[in-house]
Amino acid sequence: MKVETLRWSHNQLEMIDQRILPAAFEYVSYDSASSVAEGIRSMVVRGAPAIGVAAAYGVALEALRLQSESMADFNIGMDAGFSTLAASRPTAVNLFWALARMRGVWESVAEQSSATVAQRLLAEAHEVLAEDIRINKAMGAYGAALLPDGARVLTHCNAGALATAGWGTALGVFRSAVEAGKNISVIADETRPFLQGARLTAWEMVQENIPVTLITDNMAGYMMAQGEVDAVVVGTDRVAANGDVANKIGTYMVAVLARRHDIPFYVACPLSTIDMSIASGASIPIEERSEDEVKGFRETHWAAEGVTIRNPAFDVTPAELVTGLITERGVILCPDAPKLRELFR
Ligand SMILES: CSC[C@H]1O[C@H](OP(=O)(O)O)[C@H](O)[C@@H]1O
Repeated sequence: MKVETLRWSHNQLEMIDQRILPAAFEYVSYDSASSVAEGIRSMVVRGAPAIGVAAAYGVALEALRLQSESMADFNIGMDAGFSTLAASRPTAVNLFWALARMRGVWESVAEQSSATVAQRLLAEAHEVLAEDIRINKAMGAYGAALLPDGARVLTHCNAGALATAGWGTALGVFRSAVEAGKNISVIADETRPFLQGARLTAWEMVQENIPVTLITDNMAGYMMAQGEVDAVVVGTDRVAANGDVANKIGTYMVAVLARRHDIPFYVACPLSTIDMSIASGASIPIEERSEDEVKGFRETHWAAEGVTIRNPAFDVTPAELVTGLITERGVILCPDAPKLRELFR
């Protein structure tokens, strides 16, 4: 089953509305930077690589929208569009990686007509999407080699086709392992409060007939203690230069439990998610989302009225708890600063 998380159709960007999966499968259309930024902020689209692809198209859409303006108004409007997209969510570095890439392309053709600039930016957005799938498949092959036949692999949140352009990082490893003929099975924890695991990972694996078992977040330790988990593979939103990993809230707990039970903990991580400008995880901005997400789920609330609520959307797993980073250039065991610097030579 091919999942087109984002697609270009009739000169607009269409994105699967991940807020309503799996109950409903609908695309939402976007025609400007500001509308794409709202789609990112409200998590119509989510997942670091998918956010990067969406931002790239957001820039292209803004250029198409402004291409009939004067050059001065075009440039002012484009700068505003970049700022709006950059403010949509703070943690996934792919957003800022994509914006920097698109700005570089804009600057390279800045003297051309606005129409030419718009077409060049659209071409780059298409390439960002196509490249994401190629990179995910390369990572998948390296990651699949780590999983023995019959492996039972726990994953947290959704690092699948829905978090990328269509193959997945952590779930891309599972897809590649199955393609390689391995009978792996997936244990997906539900991932409160947005339920990416119960709603998105479970849906992706069921759609593809990859065996998947849903557990609540607080069952991970029990499953490991029962000897029912052979490995953990998760995605990431930002890896610092020392190998510290920011990922969905709850990942740190899973990593600590994996270490306690001597279970390998892998992070599927495209190079676009590594931020060498940040020395350690302590400097990774952690998004605090609405308390409404914690009160219950959507319209059903169960928390006591008046209770104080926290909702950090990510946490940081220290590098020493990471068995290996699975990248498109291979697996980096025991990631540290020298090894990460080597990736970018
Ligand atoms: C392949 S990166 C997916 C990554 O993004 C998720 O966060 P969110 O759903 O809030 O965008 C989560 O951290 C996943 O691991």
